[in-house]
Amino acid sequence: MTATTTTTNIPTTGGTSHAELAQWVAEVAELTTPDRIVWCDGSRAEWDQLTSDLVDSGTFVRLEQKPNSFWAASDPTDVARVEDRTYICSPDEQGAGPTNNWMDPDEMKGLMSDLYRGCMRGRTMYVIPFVMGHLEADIPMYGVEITDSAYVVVSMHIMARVGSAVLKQMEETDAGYVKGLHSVGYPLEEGQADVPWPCNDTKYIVHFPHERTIWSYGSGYGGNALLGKKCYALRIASAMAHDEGWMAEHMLILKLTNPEGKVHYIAAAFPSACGKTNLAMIEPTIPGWKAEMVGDDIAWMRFRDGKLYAVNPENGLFGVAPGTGKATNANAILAIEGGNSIFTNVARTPDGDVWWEGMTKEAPEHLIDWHGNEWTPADGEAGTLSAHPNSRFCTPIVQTPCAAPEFNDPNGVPISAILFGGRRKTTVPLVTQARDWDHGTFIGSTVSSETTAAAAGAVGVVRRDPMAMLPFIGYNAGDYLQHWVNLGKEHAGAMPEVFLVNWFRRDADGGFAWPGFGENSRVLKWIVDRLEGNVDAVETPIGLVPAAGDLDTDGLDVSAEQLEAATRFDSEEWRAEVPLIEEWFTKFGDKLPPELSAELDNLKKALD
Ligand SMILES: Nc1nc2c(ncn2[C@@H]2O[C@H](COP(=O)(O)OP(=O)(O)OP(=O)(O)O)[C@@H](O)[C@H]2O)c(=O)[nH]1
Ligand SMILES: O=C([O-])CC(=O)C(=O)O
Ligand SMILES: [Mn+2]
Repeated sequence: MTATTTTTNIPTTGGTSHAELAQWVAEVAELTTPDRIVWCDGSRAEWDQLTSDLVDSGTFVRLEQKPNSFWAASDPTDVARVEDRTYICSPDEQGAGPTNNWMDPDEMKGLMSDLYRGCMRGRTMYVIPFVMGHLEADIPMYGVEITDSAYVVVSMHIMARVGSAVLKQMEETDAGYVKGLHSVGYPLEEGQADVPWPCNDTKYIVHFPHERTIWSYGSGYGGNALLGKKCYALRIASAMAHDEGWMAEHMLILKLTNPEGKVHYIAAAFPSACGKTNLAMIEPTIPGWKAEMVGDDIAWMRFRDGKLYAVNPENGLFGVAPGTGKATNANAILAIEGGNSIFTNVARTPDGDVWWEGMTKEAPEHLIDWHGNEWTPADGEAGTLSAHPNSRFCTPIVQTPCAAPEFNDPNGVPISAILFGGRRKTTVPLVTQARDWDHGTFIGSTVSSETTAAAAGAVGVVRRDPMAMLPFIGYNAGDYLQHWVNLGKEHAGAMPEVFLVNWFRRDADGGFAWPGFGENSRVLKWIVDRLEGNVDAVETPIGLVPAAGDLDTDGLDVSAEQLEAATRFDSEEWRAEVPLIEEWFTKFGDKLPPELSAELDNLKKALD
């Protein structure tokens, strides 16, 4: 055990010689009054202890059919990120901008301190030292999460690099770190029994970007509670990146090798539940192409040697379960077969395995649904889902057969293309290339998508989601867009080519016009051909599209009508889109980068 300078009387396992950290932990303990404090070491013994505790307490069910794997069901009200409860508490309101909730930081701290006071009574307070990205990075990005949830601790074991090695290096360098405080907000009175999924109807997911601090209360769900992920690696990191001249983006990172052996690294930003994990794990259907995953959700990108290098700050996958099957994402299925996983809000089979809609064509005869009820295919036909639409698997990236070795490289990979995309039934063609960086930034700034179950609220409503970052920009979104424009000026030669894709356009019958998944490799091939200068493209008012015959459709089982529906540029649809973009841009007031209003003018002129 390390020497501790913690000055609390609360029984404590572990400690630190990092004086400032010890001080913060003591302050939090004094406020939240847990029964005991545990400094997490990230070891297998810790995982074994906590997972077996979670089985005993009824939070976890051990899965007989998958090694070292567990099933959990959340409270039915705690299944997704809560955007209306998410705040950016910058010193003044302008700092949060037009897209974030804001409250004065002192007022918020007062309000939340009242909620935190005594909130860990009857519970263990865990202290999790972690690093986003690699411990060997030039600038290791440390964090410490304090939480009263063992579910969070074991999930963090998978999602980030955690434990003693991180703490030791923090102590040796007296490192600064992002402070994350999390409580489920469910204190236990003497003798009160716990519930399987403690949480609170009152929820706050709060960021103080100027202090690099996160306060989360009332939810146990991943995006609200695993503070290294969306809260740190996107909201806090985007604010850091703005100040320091780099980019923290909601992007997968894909390594593509063409039949000639030439490698390209591609980053892609799609809103939540719009296909990042699936594209990151794609199995190309076209011969000779190889795809490997570097990251499936977040990219941290910095400039070096005239190039833009991307690192995946995460160590695990927190993937949407429904729709994940051997036919759509075999790599994800193989990854979870390896065990060491946590499944939340999926269905269980009576023999101790998991199932969800889309895993197999036929549903099993009997299931226990995510509510714990008996479920048969007849229930499915009657419209009752066995798994929640935002149910998730949490699995170590190293188990992914398609993980690229570069995943472990703290220097990252040089990005040659950035893709934007979303779910649009209409308007947005299969693939378009931006004319240049400003046009690419314009395309990113106007990304639109139908909302999904990944966030609480209505599903299927079209909303603008700039760079797929709407819920994740940790500062003024106008300044964020200007940051993109400015980087293009400062690093002109380093900027990737930008493309817009849409796998979700519908045909006349209402079905998906494009088969998607592995077939998306055909679009990737055109993109690489453009990067390599192998093919020309056709100019349209919205950018460059493939010339007839340049999209490889060999062996593709799609009718000419469907292909046309998927790829068509429709000027009528785009004329209808312009007022929506104009309305969106008014939100930014005088923070709208002039380069983007110029791009909008170009689009309008070109459509006339
Ligand atoms: N039709 C169609 N559906 C897709 C495609 N790619 C992914 N999906 C489905 O879209 C849903 C979400 O896909 P994911 O890859 O998990 O999305 P994500 O962007 O990683 O989502 P988050 O993890 O929430 O950020 C799943 O149900 C997929 O099966 C595609 O090319 N076509
Ligand atoms: O953050 C989460 O909980 C899951 C996720 O990837 C998203 O919603 O984008
Ligand atoms: Mn994902």
